[in-house]
Amino acid sequence: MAETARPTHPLTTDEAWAFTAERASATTFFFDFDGVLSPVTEDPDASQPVPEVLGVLERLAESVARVAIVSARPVSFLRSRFETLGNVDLHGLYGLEVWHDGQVVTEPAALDFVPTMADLADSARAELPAEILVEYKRLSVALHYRTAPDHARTVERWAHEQAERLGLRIQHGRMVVELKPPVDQDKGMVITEGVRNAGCAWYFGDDMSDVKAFDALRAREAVDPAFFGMAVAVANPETGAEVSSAADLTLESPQAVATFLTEGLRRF
Ligand SMILES: O=P(O)(O)OC[C@H]1O[C@H](O[C@H]2O[C@H](CO)[C@@H](O)[C@H](O)[C@H]2O)[C@H](O)[C@@H](O)[C@@H]1O
Repeated sequence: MAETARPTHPLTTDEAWAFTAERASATTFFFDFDGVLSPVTEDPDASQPVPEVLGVLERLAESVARVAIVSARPVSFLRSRFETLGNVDLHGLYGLEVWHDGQVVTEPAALDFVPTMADLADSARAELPAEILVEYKRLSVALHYRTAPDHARTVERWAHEQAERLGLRIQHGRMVVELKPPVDQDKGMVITEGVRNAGCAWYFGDDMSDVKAFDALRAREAVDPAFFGMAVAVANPETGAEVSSAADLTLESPQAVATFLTEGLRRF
């Protein structure tokens, strides 16, 4: 069968699926977790993938070269949600951790910061308003103000002071400010590495940190005209148009992601 000519952006969903199905054996699908595979919850510990997601990812992984989740969550958390999926790769903490050969492999430069982060989480609990949820993630600390949006500026100010004091980096997200080690690693770098030998890749994201992943697909297209990258945003009221405007396509919700993939899989 003759190959479909490479579509240019923007393209229809039908064209994108047809193009992908032709290159299934050279295609990778990347997914962010929160807000993409799981609906947002007030308590980060309570979030779960939408029920259809596990089956859809399993079938997708059987149909394409590779499926990976690239999240700001630790690998241990991702494992707790996806442990039945042996054929899905897990990158945690923006790529500082990866699940490889049955164990968590951590970026060595970040390990020095484990005690700093533990102390930082203790300080956050002691110094920030009680409504602020402090999520200690071993190599980073996330300060959540979803249930106390009036404290957003207090949290921002405190986080910036700590970042300056301890030489850490700040990552903004949906009703959250995160403090990370000063190690060059982000979702864009994970995707840049992940698409090095791919002919086609899709990335699904909803947050500011995901725009770097979209950019990595664009960068790969710029140097390799045979590569096809598809950036899919999942709509939300908090990042406004910033993520959607960087994407080729916007879906309404994590549930819509599962439905979209189920329909797309009929092409394979
Ligand atoms: O890269 P991701 O997998 O999208 O992780 C980004 C952040 O997700 C989590 O926070 C977000 O989801 C929570 C649960 O729905 C929600 O309560 C919070 O307001 C959101 O920001 C996670 O807790 C963070 O550590 C991640 O940085």
